[in-house]
Amino acid sequence: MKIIVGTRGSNLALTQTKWVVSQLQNNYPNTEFEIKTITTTGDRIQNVSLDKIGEKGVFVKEIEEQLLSGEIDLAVHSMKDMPGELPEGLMFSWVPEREDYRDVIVLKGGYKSLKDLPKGAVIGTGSKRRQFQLSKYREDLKFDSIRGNIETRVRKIEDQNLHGVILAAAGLKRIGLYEKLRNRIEPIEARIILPSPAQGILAIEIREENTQIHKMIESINHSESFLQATAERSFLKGLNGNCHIPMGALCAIKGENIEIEGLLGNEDGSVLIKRKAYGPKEDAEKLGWELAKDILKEMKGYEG
Ligand SMILES: NCc1[nH]cc(CCC(=O)O)c1CC(=O)O
Repeated sequence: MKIIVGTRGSNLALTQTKWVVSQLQNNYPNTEFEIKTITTTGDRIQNVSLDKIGEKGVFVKEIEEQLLSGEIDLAVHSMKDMPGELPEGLMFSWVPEREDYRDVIVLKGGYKSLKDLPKGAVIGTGSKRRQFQLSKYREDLKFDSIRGNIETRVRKIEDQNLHGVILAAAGLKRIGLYEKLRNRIEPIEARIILPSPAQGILAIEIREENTQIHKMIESINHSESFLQATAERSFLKGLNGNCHIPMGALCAIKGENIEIEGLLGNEDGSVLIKRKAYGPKEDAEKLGWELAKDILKEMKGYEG
């Protein structure tokens, strides 16, 4: 049997996919795996702002078509980039261990920390979730929207004369840039910037009927990460979230219980609501969903 694994062609996507395949290969030494690179619409139109392209789906559509047609058997994605609903016939399989969930600032050479940046410092990030939360922490900061893969964004510190850029720790760690830039990187704790739902978690997408692959992937499941993915994705689905509304979520496991924190902002960042829910692990899905509904209700109150 040969298993074809689909992925985008970016350094991060390929690195993630190779990591998943090597884990599966360890557990199934007699199975042959092949990695197939797929170019998506999102990859093709690098210079157009994501807001103009529209949905989150532009980085996954072509990959999902090949899953549905049987050209590939599984696909590896960053779960935080995945829309709330998957196409009919597809599902997420089990979840490998989460990487660091935090955002970090990569500082321009010579600067020591976010706290010590000069007044009015310019930070590269197009994410409203990151911008609005950072503005709460430091009102004077200015923002410059940047796009491109991780390597490009880091280069833009010099090219666009920024004081720093905000990126996910997970991506930097996975491609080995975190180590290289260690003395210019400062992690930002979740109490300052709540991460995106499922940040640092990989999604392994398969066809619903493919129980054999699902069983194989169970061998690399990490139960805490699976639980966090369940709760945080459920929060995202409860908000009916797309990438235009600022939102975040983080689930912490406390013995037999979980604590999930969720964040929702309005379009211009004048309202930013952050709330927590606590309850037994078995209720992860319900807790994430109901937290989203509570926050939405509160947001309606502001909108009048
Ligand atoms: N939206 C881009 C993206 N999608 C996944 C990651 C890496 C982190 C992860 O796996 O959650 C990144 C880069 C970033 O946000 O800095």
